Amino acid sequence: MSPLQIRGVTKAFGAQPVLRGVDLEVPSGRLAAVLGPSGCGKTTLLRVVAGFERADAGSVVLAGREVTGPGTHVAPEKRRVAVVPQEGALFPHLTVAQNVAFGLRGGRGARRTSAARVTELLELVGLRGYEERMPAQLSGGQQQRVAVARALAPQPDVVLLDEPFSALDAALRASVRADVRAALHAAGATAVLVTHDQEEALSTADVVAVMRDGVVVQAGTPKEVYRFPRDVEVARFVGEAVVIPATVRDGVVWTPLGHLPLAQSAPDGVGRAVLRPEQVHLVPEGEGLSARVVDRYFYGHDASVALEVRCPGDVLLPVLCRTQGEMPEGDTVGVRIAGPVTWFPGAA
Ligand SMILES: Nc1ncnc2c1ncn2[C@@H]1O[C@H](COP(=O)(O)OP(=O)(O)OP(=O)(O)O)[C@@H](O)[C@H]1O
Repeated sequence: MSPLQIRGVTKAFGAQPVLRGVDLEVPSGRLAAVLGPSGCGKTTLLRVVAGFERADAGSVVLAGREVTGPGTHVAPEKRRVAVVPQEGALFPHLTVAQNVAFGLRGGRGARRTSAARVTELLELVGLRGYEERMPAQLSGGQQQRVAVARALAPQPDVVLLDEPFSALDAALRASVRADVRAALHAAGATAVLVTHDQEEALSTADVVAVMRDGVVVQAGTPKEVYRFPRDVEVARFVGEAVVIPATVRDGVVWTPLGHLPLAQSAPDGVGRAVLRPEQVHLVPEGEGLSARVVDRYFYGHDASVALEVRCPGDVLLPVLCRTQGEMPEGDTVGVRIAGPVTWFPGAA
C-alpha cells in the first residue's frame, strides 16, 4: 500500500474553494512533486496532509492509517510526518548536531539519540564534519540540507517539502536539489515536494502531479507528463510547447507543417497538436519547409529561436526551435519536424 494516499480532498476558506477534490498516491520511497501555478492550492494541500488544516471532505491515509477523514483529524504531531519549510527554520542558538538531534526526540529513534545517528544523518546530506557549526555559519543550501537531516531523523512515514529551494540563488539551487534528492532516496523516504518550477519538478521528482485550480489534473513520471500531457494547458505548463492546428484522419495528424505521427491513438476530428521545440530540426535552406528567424532567446547552456514557418497555402506559422549556434534575425532556414505529436480535440 502507498504510504500516502489522498482521496477527494476538498477545502474552502470562507466562500473560496481552494482544494476541489484532490486525488494523489505516492508510492513507497518515491519523491513526488506537486507542480502548479501560484495560488492553485499546493501549500494548502501540504498543510492538510501535515494536519495543520482540516479538510472539508475527503481522506488522507498515511502508512495505512486514516489521519484525515469524515470525523477524523489526527493532530500534526501524531502523524509521523516531517515538514521542511521554505527556509529551513533551524534553531539559531543550537549547533548543527543539536538541530538534527532535536529531530530525533520523540521519534522512532528516541532511544538512539546518539552522536552516531546524528553523524549518519549528516553524512546522508553531505555535511559530515559540520556538527559543531552554528546555523549562521552555513550557506543557505547547507541550512536546507541540515533541515532535511532533521526532518529525516525520526524516520517519518512521509517528508513534506514546501518550495524548499525557492530562497536559494539559481547557481546553488541545482546542486542542493540534487543533494536533497539523493539524501531522500538514500534514506528510502517517501516525500512530497511542492514547487511552481517545472524544471525543478521534472529534474528532481519520480512522480509529477500537475495541479490546477485545486485539483491534480495529471500525475505520472516526468517523461509521461512531458511527452503525453493530458491537455494543452498541462503541455504548456510542464515545458515549452509549439501548439498548431491539426486534424486527425485515419490515425494520421494533418497539420500546416505536414502530416505527422501521433504519440497516442486518437479519433478522427479537428483540434490542436502539441510538439516540443526540440522536435523542430533546422536543415539547409531549400530542404524541408522554409522559415525565417524572427527572434532569439539565449539561456547560456543553449538557445532558442522563434521561427515563422511558411507552410503550404502561404500560411505563416510561429514555431520555437532549440539551437546551439548563432542565428541572425531575418535569416532564412529550412525546418523539418521529427517524432510524434500529441493531439487534443477541439477548436484550434
Ligand atoms: N488561511 C487562509 N485563509 C484564507 N485564504 C487562504 C488561506 N491559506 C491560503 N488561502 C488562499 O488559498 C489559495 C491557495 O493558496 P496556496 O498557498 O495553497 O497556493 P499555492 O499553490 O501554494 O501558491 P504559492 O505557489 O503562491 O505558494 C490562495 O488564493 C490563498 O490566498
